[in-house]
Amino acid sequence: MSAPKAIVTDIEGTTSSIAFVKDVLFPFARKHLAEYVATHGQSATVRQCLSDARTLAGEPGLDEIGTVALLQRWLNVDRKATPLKTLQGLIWEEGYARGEIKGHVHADAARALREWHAKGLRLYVYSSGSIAAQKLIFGYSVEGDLTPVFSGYFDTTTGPKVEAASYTTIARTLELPPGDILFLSDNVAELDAAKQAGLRTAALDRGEVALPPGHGHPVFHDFTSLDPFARVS
Ligand SMILES: CSCCC(=O)C(=O)COP(=O)(O)O
Ligand SMILES: [Mg+2]
Repeated sequence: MSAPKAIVTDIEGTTSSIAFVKDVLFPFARKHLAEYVATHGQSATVRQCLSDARTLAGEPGLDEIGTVALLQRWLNVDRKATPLKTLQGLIWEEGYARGEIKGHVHADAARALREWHAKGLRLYVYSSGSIAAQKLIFGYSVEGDLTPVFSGYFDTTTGPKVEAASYTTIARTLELPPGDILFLSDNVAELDAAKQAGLRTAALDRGEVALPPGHGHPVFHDFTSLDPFARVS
């Protein structure tokens, strides 16, 4: 089989460590959420996020304090809800801009992404983090600015990562047959959904969490061993 024409990559657990997201990004958002909403509560985007969160929770009458508490609960259980993800991105933006956060990207991932881009592969991101948050983690990364290697970004506004329809939408947007796209993730439910939509898949096992046995996706421990130009399945 010929090389894929595009690679779509997950972030947390794939290009970047789970520990960075759980131990740095999420606590930063948790710490600054209430203050951010209080300070930026008049911004149309923030008001839309609060309204969308209330609608999603089925609690349209919730006041601002109650809505912030609801968002904190969602943060604690890592709910991949678009309004929370949008707010997290806005809060992280301030942290990155002040130099309080630097995006973690594995050195092997940064090296391979730059090499694949130089060889003409089209690279995309699909993460539950908002598109703004994706640009931040790669733009302010410990491996330098990686945003020039990416041709586009997808987040939960395209659909949940565990639904095949989301990958069909991505393939249509890229104007490529699904079989010409390779999806990289550490999450078997996401890989299953991508495979169901006809994408090629590769599972990243970086040793932070165990992949369930018998999932059937080719497994790689880093991007160095993952040569998309040599893959035959
Ligand atoms: C864009 S970095 C923050 C990642 C994040 O918020 C998240 O929920 C991780 O999702 P992923 O789909 O990258 O595993
Ligand atoms: Mg992941």
